Amino acid sequence: MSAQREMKEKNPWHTPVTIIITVIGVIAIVALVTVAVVQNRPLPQKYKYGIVLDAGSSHTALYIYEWPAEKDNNTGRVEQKHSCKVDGPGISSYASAPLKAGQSLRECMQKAEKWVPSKRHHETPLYLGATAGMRLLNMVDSVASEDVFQAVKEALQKFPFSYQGARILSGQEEGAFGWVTVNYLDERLKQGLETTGALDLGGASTQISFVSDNYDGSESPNNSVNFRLYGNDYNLYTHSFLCYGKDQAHRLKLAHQTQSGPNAVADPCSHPGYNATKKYSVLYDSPCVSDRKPQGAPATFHHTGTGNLQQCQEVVRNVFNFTDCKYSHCSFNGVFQPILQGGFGAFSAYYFVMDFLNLTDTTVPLEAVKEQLKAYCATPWDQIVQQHPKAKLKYLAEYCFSGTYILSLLTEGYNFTSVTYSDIKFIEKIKGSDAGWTLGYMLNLTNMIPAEAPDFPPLPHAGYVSIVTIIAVLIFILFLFSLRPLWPRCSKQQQIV
Ligand SMILES: O=c1ccn([C@@H]2O[C@H](COP(=O)(O)OP(=O)(O)O)[C@@H](O)[C@H]2O)c(=O)[nH]1
Repeated sequence: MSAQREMKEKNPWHTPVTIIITVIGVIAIVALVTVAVVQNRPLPQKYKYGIVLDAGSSHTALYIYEWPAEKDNNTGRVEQKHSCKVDGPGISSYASAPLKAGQSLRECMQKAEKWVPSKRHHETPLYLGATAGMRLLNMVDSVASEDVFQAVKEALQKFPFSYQGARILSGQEEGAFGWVTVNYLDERLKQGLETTGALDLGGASTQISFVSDNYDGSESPNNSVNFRLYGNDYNLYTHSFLCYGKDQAHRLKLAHQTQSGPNAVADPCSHPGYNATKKYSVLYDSPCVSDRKPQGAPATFHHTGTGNLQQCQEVVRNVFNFTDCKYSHCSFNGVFQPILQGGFGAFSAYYFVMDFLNLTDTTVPLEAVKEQLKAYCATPWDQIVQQHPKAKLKYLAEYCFSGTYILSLLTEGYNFTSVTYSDIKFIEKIKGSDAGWTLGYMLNLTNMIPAEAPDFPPLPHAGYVSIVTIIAVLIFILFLFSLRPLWPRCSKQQQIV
């Protein structure tokens, strides 16, 4: 007993001061870690929204984007949350009944009202951008184009969102914002990586946009767009070919085939057995072809198919002009194009068509792709209809042409070779968001891509908690060491002895 008491007296750990200091130290550390874990817990995520309507030549689509509300400088990732395809044709088709253009948007707008939380409605920007269909209507009838916009504006303003305007995008904007979208979604801009080119095929126009070391904007400055994004400067080459979307290109091709106003056209780009009667007035009702209307042609012509890829390629080639080029390099129609560089994302109708034809895999050699297309074009029309009972006949009748046109545009128009063809990726979406100009347009108008790289992001919650815990444990160990002079000098055994 006395030996035990002696040991207790000699052991400084048992003095009241050290016990109190140790207890306070432990409480302090527990409090510090508790504050780190509890107080710094991320708040439940709140989101902001933006709505963009893409008023294309063939249809209108509505996209809803969402991003975290509390990120400083709007640097949070913007994602597409919902999309809605408007029933009916593009707004340019309502030139003679503009009110219907506005009415056509109602259903998708009502859905948008449900998708966006009501307390966010008033602060949600709403944009409508129209592309080549309205560009063409504006060229032939600017009053009708204004009337359509007026009707659309009135319809959109009835909804509780923050309406930011409806306008026609220039071809250059359409190309450049498509490029921004693709590179934003791939996170190439934020990370300063080499960018991907953008190939967009619509119904009435087509765009090509890419960054090339050979292009600084001095040759053909009209094709140059400069961006400063996340601290990097980009000199983008972009060109939009009006009338070279797949629907207008189809008209260009038919206009070429009906130059002398025959009453029958045997078309190698249509399937054998295909047979339709078409009106000359409808075919030539577009500024892309109206000046070529043959004189004294009958009212209608019979459009039949022969399904021959090689001949189809020859007919398609006629829609391009490869003769004039006053620049160092051209694509077609005398338009400057620098040397192709890097990977390309091909979206919109590029994807719809190549996906339908099962030709999205660009690692398949170009020659094999053509063989597959050749067999498809040669398939009799009734067989095609039977194999695709759900497909729209209008689309179905044109996939042979569309596939041939896409290959011709890419290889003969833009100069992709059988080697560089594999640099193209046919894409519909990137990480859940549709590839297209709409996201880039909204990011630009809401200043959501900063010109300079944002400051180093603060630590995530888990990182913060771990660091505080490590520091607390280290302080505790230091504290124990600081009490070293009070540590017992001898081992227990020695003390007993
Ligand atoms: O499932 C589909 C949906 C659309 N399209 C075509 O894709 C093009 C899209 O054109 P849009 O109206 O969007 O574009 P714009 O001409 O305004 O650029 C049109 O030729 C449509 O016919 C298609 O081939 N398959």
